[in-house]
Amino acid sequence: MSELMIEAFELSRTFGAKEAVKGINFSVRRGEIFGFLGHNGAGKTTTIRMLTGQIDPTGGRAQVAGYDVVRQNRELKQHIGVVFEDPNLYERLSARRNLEFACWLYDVPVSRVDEVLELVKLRDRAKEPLRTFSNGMRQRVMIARALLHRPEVLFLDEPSRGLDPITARDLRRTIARLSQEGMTILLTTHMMEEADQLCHRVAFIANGQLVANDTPRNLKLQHGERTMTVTLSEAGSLVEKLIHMDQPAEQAVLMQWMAEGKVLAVHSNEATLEDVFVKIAGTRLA
Ligand SMILES: Nc1ncnc2c1ncn2[C@@H]1O[C@H](COP(=O)(O)OP(=O)(O)OP(=O)(O)O)[C@@H](O)[C@H]1O
Repeated sequence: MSELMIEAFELSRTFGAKEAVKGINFSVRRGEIFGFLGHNGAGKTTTIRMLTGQIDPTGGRAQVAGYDVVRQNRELKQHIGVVFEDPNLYERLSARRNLEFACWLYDVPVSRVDEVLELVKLRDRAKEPLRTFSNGMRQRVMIARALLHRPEVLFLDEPSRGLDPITARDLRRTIARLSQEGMTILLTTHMMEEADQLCHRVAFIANGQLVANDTPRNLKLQHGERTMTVTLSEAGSLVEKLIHMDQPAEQAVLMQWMAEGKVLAVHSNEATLEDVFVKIAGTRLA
């Protein structure tokens, strides 16, 4: 069995009377990209803050890279990298200087800077001041900084927030490459397509509870409705109809159209992760 790098057991957190996370259980294997999806206020950030040792759980427990997030908080922080919203970068300094500064701060040899710049493919722009960088490049500098101390698990909160599609795709490639090299990655995203393309497994969180946890493919197979778009010839014009294949009455209608020779084309539609989320969580993500 492969090694579990994140394990949560009945992990819970309350803020006063508010139960933000209500006893969640999940695990992530080494090298996996695990996506956390949910509405605003569902409990994603609270979960990540517990897993990264920033706040203590009020119930249950969790281990990351083998360290208990409460009892071994110091060791935990040496083995994880965290990329959160606040960039905390120096605009007037180059990418290289920003990273060197972080090396001094965290007592990491400066020789590591070239390695992380290579990991995020920024070596050729490393001497330029950060203020000339796009949001995507800045995001890569933040990832590079989080990798300086060779963490085994990387946490990314909404990595594609505010990025245009091309830049977001480049960033996904960076994340996928890190995973291929053995990095375990837990990320949150609002973008269903991103989760579908990038994540080996996704968990849906709603009202502080995990309501699904599986590969995007399995989720689509289990929960996604199979539909067909049928093109018919009716009274001399072309009409498109949607048929839900798990509804016997709709199947019968399709058979009838076929028997009548009305069907010109049938196109099978794949369920999307968004469809699955709507079915399980009730509403669409923003
Ligand atoms: N420090 C806090 N004090 C009080 N309530 C909090 C605190 N932090 C989070 N909450 C509440 O806990 C719930 C879960 O919040 P959390 O930030 O984990 O959600 P989220 O899924 O990360 O949402 P978003 O996508 O908006 O970041 C929300 O109802 C939030 O208001």
